[in-house]
Amino acid sequence: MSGERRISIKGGHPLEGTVRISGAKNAVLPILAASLMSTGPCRIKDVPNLTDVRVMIEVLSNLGVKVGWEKGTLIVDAKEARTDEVSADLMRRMRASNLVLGPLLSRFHRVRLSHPGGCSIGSRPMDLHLKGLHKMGARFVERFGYFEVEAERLKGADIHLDFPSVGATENLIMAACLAKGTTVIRNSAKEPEIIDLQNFLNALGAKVRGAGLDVIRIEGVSELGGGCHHVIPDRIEAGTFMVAAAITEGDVKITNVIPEHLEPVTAKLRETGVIVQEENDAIRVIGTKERKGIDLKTMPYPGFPTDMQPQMMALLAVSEGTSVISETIFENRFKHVDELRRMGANIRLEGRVAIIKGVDSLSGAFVEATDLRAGSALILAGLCAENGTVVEKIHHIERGYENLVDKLVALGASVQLDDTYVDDVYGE
Ligand SMILES: CC(=O)N[C@H]1[C@@H](OP(=O)(O)OP(=O)(O)OC[C@H]2O[C@@H](n3ccc(=O)[nH]c3=O)[C@H](O)[C@@H]2O)O[C@H](CO)[C@@H](O)[C@@H]1O
Ligand SMILES: C=C(OP(=O)(O)O)C(=O)O
Repeated sequence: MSGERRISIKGGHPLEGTVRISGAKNAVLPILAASLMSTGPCRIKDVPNLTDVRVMIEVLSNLGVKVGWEKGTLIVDAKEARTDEVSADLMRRMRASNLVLGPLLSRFHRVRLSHPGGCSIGSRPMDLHLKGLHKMGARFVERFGYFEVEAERLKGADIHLDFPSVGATENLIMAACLAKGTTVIRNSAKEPEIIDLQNFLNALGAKVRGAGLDVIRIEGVSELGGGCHHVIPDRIEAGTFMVAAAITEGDVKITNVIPEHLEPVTAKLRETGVIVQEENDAIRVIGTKERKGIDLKTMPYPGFPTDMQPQMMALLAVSEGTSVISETIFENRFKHVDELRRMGANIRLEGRVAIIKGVDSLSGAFVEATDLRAGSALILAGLCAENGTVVEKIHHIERGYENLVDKLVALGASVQLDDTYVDDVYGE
């Protein structure tokens, strides 16, 4: 057994109470990368304390950026930033490290980066990022696992993305901010985190319009200064707690959310029979015993998010009837299936489609978090399983959930973050 901490869960406690959602990982990571382009201090509020955020802070620090905390606000000052090779080790630690490409190229005109790492949910190439930058005048070579990208001042271009990639849209928006002239990105990703990036950049003096729509226009400016920004709530963390309430047949009020961002999840939960009540900045989820299976397909926003697919699968595994999940975004995002099967789920895979036959109950087991959302799905399964579950390799979960165990415990779950509880669970 590895020396890594584990999460132990004793299932069967309906979750009740209120939980506050943290700032969004997928919003704060591009925002931190974007801060590399500013020459004044940026004050960023509601930054979650996650491994990925700490890695991004380390990347920035290694590039000469001063980063510090002041009463819960992150202060980032990139005045003295320099372009340098980001260590291959840091690049490997998360996928979002690739988001420094656009900002570094835009400000310093050259970058050398190794391939980014991250969860193994698909091959995740960067061709769309590089193709767009090439249209803006960048030259690149890829050798020995490194990208070397160069440009004099980038120039505005009309770019049509073959697929609305979140990361490519973000990298190209950032690259275009300091480019000469206007850049138009067509078939851009419409995720709420892209709107948050636009708002942050505009607070620094950028001229970005259209985020959240298919076409984004960026008028290049010569410099970005400092500014203040409050990060949007994490819709995937919120969705995970919505499923936690549903799967335990509990009653949970989830605060600090933008209900509109959760519409695709809310719609699917309601289809299963779960009660979802929306307020201005909160959502209440009331679970029901009679839940039925449904079909869903992951799609770019505003479709059902791939980052909620594993959690939803855990719920459907214990919902009556047959459900079908099609994963259209990542070609290898079904690694949780084997682990859910170990807990008694009846799931069959046919390529990118999972066919789930609902069972009456799951039973606890030793399972492994194979990636971030696979890990949260296993915790959800453990919350309703008949006995003790132990989730290993939780470093994946710590990439994307702030204080998950504490938040679950506050809602009445029997969850613990160490080794000793494992014996208690199985010693009974
Ligand atoms: C930090 C962050 O925000 N991560 C999110 C972001 O990841 P990320 O930005 O990596 O996701 P993309 O939208 O870029 O990827 C979606 C699909 O496009 C493919 N692709 C992407 C770029 C490219 O150049 N070529 C290419 O083929 C990918 O392999 C994948 O199959 O959006 C994903 C899709 O909503 C989410 O699951 C991730 O949580
Ligand atoms: C896949 C995810 O993140 P990343 O793109 O950072 O790997 C995720 O948040 O579920």
